[in-house]
Amino acid sequence: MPQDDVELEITNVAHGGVFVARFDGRVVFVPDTMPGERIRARITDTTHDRFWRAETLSVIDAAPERQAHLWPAASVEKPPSKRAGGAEFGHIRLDHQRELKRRVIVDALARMAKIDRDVTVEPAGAAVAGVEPESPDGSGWRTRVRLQVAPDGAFGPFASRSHHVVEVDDLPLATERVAESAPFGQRFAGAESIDVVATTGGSAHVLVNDAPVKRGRRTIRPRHRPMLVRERVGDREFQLDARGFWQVHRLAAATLTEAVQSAVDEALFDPRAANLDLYGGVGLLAAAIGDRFGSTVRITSVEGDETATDHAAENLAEWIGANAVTERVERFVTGLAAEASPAERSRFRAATVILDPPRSGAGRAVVDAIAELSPAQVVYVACDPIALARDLATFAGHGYELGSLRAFDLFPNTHHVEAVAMLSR
Ligand SMILES: C[S@@+](CC[C@H](N)C(=O)[O-])C[C@H]1O[C@@H](n2cnc3c(N)ncnc32)[C@H](O)[C@@H]1O
Repeated sequence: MPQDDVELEITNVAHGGVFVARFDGRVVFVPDTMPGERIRARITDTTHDRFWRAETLSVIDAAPERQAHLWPAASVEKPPSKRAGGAEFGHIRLDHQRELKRRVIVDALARMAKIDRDVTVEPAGAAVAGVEPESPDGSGWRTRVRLQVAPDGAFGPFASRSHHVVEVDDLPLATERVAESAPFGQRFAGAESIDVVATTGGSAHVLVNDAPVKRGRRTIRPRHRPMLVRERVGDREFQLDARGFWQVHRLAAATLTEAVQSAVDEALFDPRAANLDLYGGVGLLAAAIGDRFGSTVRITSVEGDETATDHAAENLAEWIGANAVTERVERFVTGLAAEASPAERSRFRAATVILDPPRSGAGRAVVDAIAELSPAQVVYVACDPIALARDLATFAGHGYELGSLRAFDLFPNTHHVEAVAMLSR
């Protein structure tokens, strides 16, 4: 039964931008607070046996690491249903956000993969030469923002855990060019969302995403005309569709390029092996491997989105041994594991596999098939520590051990964190 006003002591951080309290013998997950605080809260969800959910109404005793929210639209001073989502750590000092993200990774590895390993959460770009460093408060980094459109055409982020659009008039996490290109005050009736994109190549775009249309029992997603944009990473340029996937933080592509290049163990790398870049997007990480190991590198980038693969083929054109394949990764790797010839199998045994799945992780079927191909090393780029820990446990069952592990704060003022793990047999 929901309870309107309870006092909670916050004892820990959990995954997903929520914190842990206990009430009535149960774990309660609650956002907008942090460990060490006492808060007034409303229990909002009692449908699960093992945990309940609550929302913070006000802070009774603040932790020393609390700061005024970086984005007033998301502050705890607003009613919970009117707090802008997408900046759920913005009330925590940046150094302490990174400490909490470290704890989430360490805890996930220990609990789910029985791996006892500490890690430092590095600021984006810290190991990249010649870039403008991360801002001291973790603002101004988003090169792409999706804003939801309300029935009256107003736009903004959803409030957290809801589909209520919170109209905003600023975007402090966005880069200056995204923030100044956002069409505040305009209405987009009939649209589902808008994307504001400002590339490192210099162009800024507002893309209107039409709402899907219902035809009987079918939902038809509108097709949007492709729009080519360019992103720069160091001296290299990548082409992609403006709506397609690109790392969001202005320093993320360079950070992950450096991280993947240094995670690969040179002694285990064979340029002539059947190297793979799985979930390859427009070829960013295949290019990172190509740039580190030179013009003779063989690598196949596998990606489910055909438009992205077309761009990947262009972006990787200078490496004769590089190619881009449009296929779902699970189909691609299970097909190989089932059908590869003995000669192909020996090229996979010598291979390096880069694995950069979406939030849900690679999953058992993909990990089993990769392990069946038995590559010399796997570099796993993870945007979800829980999925990473689960997949590392599956890899461990096949005899793959964790080598280097680094973590990066590519999403400051949110709960998200990126990790790069190297595994070998
Ligand atoms: C986290 S992004 C990484 C992209 C690229 N490695 C980069 O850093 O730019 C994941 C990519 O996987 C693609 N993807 C998601 N699920 C997939 C699947 N089951 N099979 C193939 N590609 C998939 C998405 O379209 C997206 O481009």
